[in-house]
Amino acid sequence: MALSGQTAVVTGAARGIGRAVTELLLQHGATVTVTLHNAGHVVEVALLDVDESAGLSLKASLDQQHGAQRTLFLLCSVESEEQTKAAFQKTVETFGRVDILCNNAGVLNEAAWERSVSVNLVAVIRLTYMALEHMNKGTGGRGGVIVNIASMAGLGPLPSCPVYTATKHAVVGFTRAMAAASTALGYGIRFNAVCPTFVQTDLFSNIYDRMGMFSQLAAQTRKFATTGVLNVSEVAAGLLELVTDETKNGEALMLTGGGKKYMTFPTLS
Ligand SMILES: NC(=O)C1=CN([C@@H]2O[C@H](COP(=O)(O)OP(=O)(O)OC[C@H]3O[C@@H](n4cnc5c(N)ncnc54)[C@H](O)[C@@H]3O)[C@@H](O)[C@H]2O)C=CC1
Ligand SMILES: CC/C=C\CC(=O)/C=C/C=C\C=C\C=C\[C@@H](O)[C@@H](O)C/C=C\CCC(=O)O
Repeated sequence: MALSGQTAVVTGAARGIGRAVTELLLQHGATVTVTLHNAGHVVEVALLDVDESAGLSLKASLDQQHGAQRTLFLLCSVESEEQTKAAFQKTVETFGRVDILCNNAGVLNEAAWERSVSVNLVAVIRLTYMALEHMNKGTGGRGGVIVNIASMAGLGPLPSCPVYTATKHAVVGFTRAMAAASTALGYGIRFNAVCPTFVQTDLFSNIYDRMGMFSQLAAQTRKFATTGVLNVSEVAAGLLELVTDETKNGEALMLTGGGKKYMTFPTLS
């Protein structure tokens, strides 16, 4: 799948993995937009995030690299159905298409576990279904690809973060089920998940304060983290592989310090 001319929606784009994904897609010619404002055929990049200062700072950086016409920051939360619906509507009104959705925004806080479920799972489902309205070949869309940033905790449990683990397992399951549904129903959309181990971001830096009643298990997680911490570019590269390789549908790509592994799952039927 050639990226040039494609339109991508990236959530949580202002920092961490989302920023790396946005930058890599732009470097590869996609029109990266979550909420955008566009004049004519000049491509503009809008970044959706709740962190206004980080978003504006990234916009300034991207302006330098790609020109001011290619970036736009919009303060918006994936937890808000109204705000995310408006984001998709603005994207389709302005560019007429959505080709790529990266559900990246995510949080970890076992004490505020309802928010983890809201951001990490409910929002992934909500944005996927919103994107379907615009991407589904069965309803006039062009098809495309949706990549969800899950986690290695979506493949195996982290006892220090049971709710986070649950949300990420759910994202892997949702992704694989949507991939099968898309094939069966002819959506023309591929669904894949990226499952990274620890990645050096703000989320990772704060995990030991976010374990709530499981904080006593922090040492175990810290020990596991010594097996290797990725940088954000390594995750973005994994996502790009899933976006551009049109043979990939229903994949869970695990990324660790030792490399990448396409996971296999038991066939239960
Ligand atoms: N950092 C790590 O060790 C790993 C992270 N992940 C996953 O990668 C994704 C990105 O995480 P990081 O880049 O590490 O986190 P981060 O905290 O560094 O960046 C997340 C971005 O999402 C934004 N965000 C948070 N809530 C939002 C909301 N409601 N609406 C819109 N934007 C929102 C934040 O403002 C921030 O810009 C998450 O889904 C996370 O679970 C997966 C494996 C490992
Ligand atoms: C505390 C969370 C910190 C940051 C966010 C995040 O998502 C980090 C996840 C990092 C690692 C999770 C590892 C979970 C590992 C175990 O449950 C094991 O079961 C290994 C899991 C899968 C191995 C699959 C395989 O090798 O075949």
